[in-house]
Amino acid sequence: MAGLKYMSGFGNEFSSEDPRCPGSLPEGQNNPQVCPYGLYAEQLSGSAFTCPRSTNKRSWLYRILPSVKHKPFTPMPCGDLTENWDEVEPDPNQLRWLPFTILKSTEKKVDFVAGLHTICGAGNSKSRNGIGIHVFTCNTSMVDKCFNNSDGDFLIVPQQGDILITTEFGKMMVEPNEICVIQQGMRFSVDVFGETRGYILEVYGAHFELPDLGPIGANGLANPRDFLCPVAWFEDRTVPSGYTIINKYQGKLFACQQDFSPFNVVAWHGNYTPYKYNLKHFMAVNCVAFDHADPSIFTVLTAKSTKPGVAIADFVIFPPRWGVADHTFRPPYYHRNCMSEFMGLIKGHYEAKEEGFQPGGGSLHSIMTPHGPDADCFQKNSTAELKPERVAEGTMVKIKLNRRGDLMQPEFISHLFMLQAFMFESSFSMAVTKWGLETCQRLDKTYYQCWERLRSHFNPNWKPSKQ
Ligand SMILES: O=C(O)Cc1cc(O)ccc1O
Ligand SMILES: [Fe+2]
Repeated sequence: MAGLKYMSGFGNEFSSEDPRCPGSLPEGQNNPQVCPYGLYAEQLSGSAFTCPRSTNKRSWLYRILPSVKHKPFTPMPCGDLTENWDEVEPDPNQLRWLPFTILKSTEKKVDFVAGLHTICGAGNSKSRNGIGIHVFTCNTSMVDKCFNNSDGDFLIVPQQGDILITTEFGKMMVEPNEICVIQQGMRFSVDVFGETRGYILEVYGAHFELPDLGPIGANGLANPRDFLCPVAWFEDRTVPSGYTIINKYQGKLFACQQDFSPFNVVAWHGNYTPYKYNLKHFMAVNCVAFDHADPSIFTVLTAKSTKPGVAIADFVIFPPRWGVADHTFRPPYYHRNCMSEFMGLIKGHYEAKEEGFQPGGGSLHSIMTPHGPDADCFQKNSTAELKPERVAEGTMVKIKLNRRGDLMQPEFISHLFMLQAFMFESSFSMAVTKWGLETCQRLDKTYYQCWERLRSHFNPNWKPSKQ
């Protein structure tokens, strides 16, 4: 849907009116005795009323009918969505998944909610501390159905197929290489345009923030103005056959019926909104001297824990960039981390593993699980000539055949072809679900073999070279 409008800024105090109803936003107060156009006022709180101003989040919605008018919620099947972290025995191995399967709509119609599968997670939505990592694979739009997560925020990373998200705040089109955040309690419905897949990082009890920049200065990484929030859009639609509200509550799904569309917010104001961000705007800062910098330099958004500097979860990308480090093994180093690292791939390949890690797949390196470049990557980069090189980016070339049908020298077009790997990094020790380990049947049992060919280069007679 071309032509959608957005407002720019991260966490701003926005206000928006559907242009069909000028003056629908009350002036000078939140709760007039009678709201313009006969609307109902409803507050959506994203923080405790008493939070300090810097973290206080709420929005005021002016709607045709309030959310409270609905039939009672009843439990519904959760499919492969779970918050049960004890389904299978713990597994400290390096785990890698082949691209998660997307069913064809001719096999089975699956919408965004039915297509949610939990891979791993930890913590507890009841005590408001933890995370879940899910994939969504779907082929059908949600019709007269919306979803809201009472447990936490969803950071959604589309990998294949655009998603059109209708929210109480307006509409957002989110394409692969963009991400969006739908915060706790916000109702939304997802339209898709074919076979669609993506990843979701869910955090309970914290909201995403831009990381502090410290010595980087006032600008850089994800800049606030590149975050886009929707503008008010409403439909005044009665649905006699019933509109279904699906509520994820304490890790389980519940559904209720009402006879009108919940996207009936004519005007709203506040700083608690959904938003999206295009990863191409990420202003990467990296090493221009020597050594491999830690990946925290590529943090797009962070959900902080109460321990200073420790995140419940960070969303980190490995953006297209120049690699210029001198006398350095440039790819990621071998390491064991006190954090968990879940990785996904939107497009292309990842520098530490040119093969095996595929778009739409994933990997999990749990707390203290050793990992790093595969044997091919180590070999190649230990001997590579260290000239400036584009990293994590494909080059677009035009392929031409001569009259005999032979391939001619490819013609360079541009560096525009974006490749993108990302990481959800968490201080939680995550459990993998039964779906992740067994049911999905996408676990690559051969993953450990990518390090089998690493051999010793130890030379006990090695002498420092004389300069
Ligand atoms: O394991 C990974 O591939 C992610 C990662 C990348 C990097 O550049 C440094 C550390 C790290 O964990
Ligand atoms: Fe790592």
